[in-house]
Amino acid sequence: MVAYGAAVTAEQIDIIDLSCERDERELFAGLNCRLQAGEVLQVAGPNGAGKTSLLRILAGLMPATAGDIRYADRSILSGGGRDYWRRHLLFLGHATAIKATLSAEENLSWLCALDHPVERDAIWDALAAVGLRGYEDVPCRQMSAGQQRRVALARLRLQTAKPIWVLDEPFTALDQTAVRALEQQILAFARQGGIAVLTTHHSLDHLSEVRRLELGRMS
Ligand SMILES: Nc1ncnc2c1ncn2[C@@H]1O[C@H](COP(=O)(O)OP(=O)(O)OP(=O)(O)O)[C@@H](O)[C@H]1O
Repeated sequence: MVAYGAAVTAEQIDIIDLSCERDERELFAGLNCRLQAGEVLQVAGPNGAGKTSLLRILAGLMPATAGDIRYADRSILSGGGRDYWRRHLLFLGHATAIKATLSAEENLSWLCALDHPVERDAIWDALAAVGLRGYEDVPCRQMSAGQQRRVALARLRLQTAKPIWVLDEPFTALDQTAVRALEQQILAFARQGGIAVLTTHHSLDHLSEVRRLELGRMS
């Protein structure tokens, strides 16, 4: 079995009375949720419900209007708790962050180096694992949307010291085989002590291990 962060077990995440407004419109309020090692949470809800906003707050890219998020009992919204959280967090946004002019290998090299440099061999192995053997040197602009998504997802196999995954629409553009593989990868990651929080419009109802957090309906 491939190890996904087995060296570091996730600590407890507490979302406490969290509220979010954008353009003076309330997206959610009084949100509470506790997550522990081994859990996968799907943030669900219709378009515009605030799923991406919640993930961006978790990733430190957007402020909350009120409330707190605690990791290992320290607020991740400021101070040392924030730095500690960031060392444990791998965030993959809805946009892949892939640079079109760079090759698959170059993209992964610089994306990972923002955190910890990784060896070329490890990158090639990760690309092979996502079905991109032979594409290492191909500029990403010459790849399909699904192949570019696979390049981005290869980070899940490279940044293995991160026990928290926050994934915004990770299944976008993937074919059925890749969807099933990613589902199993996420479950394996959780079983090895990780916590995954993700959004997707793809149904995960067949995975009994996945918890659901439903955000409100648009009025
Ligand atoms: N860049 C932005 N600037 C201002 N308001 C925004 C911005 N992006 C989103 N919003 C507002 O925040 C609301 C929630 O957006 P968000 O992307 O969090 O929803 P979502 O649940 O992820 O939707 P979807 O299912 O369509 O991805 C939107 O309805 C919109 O009003």
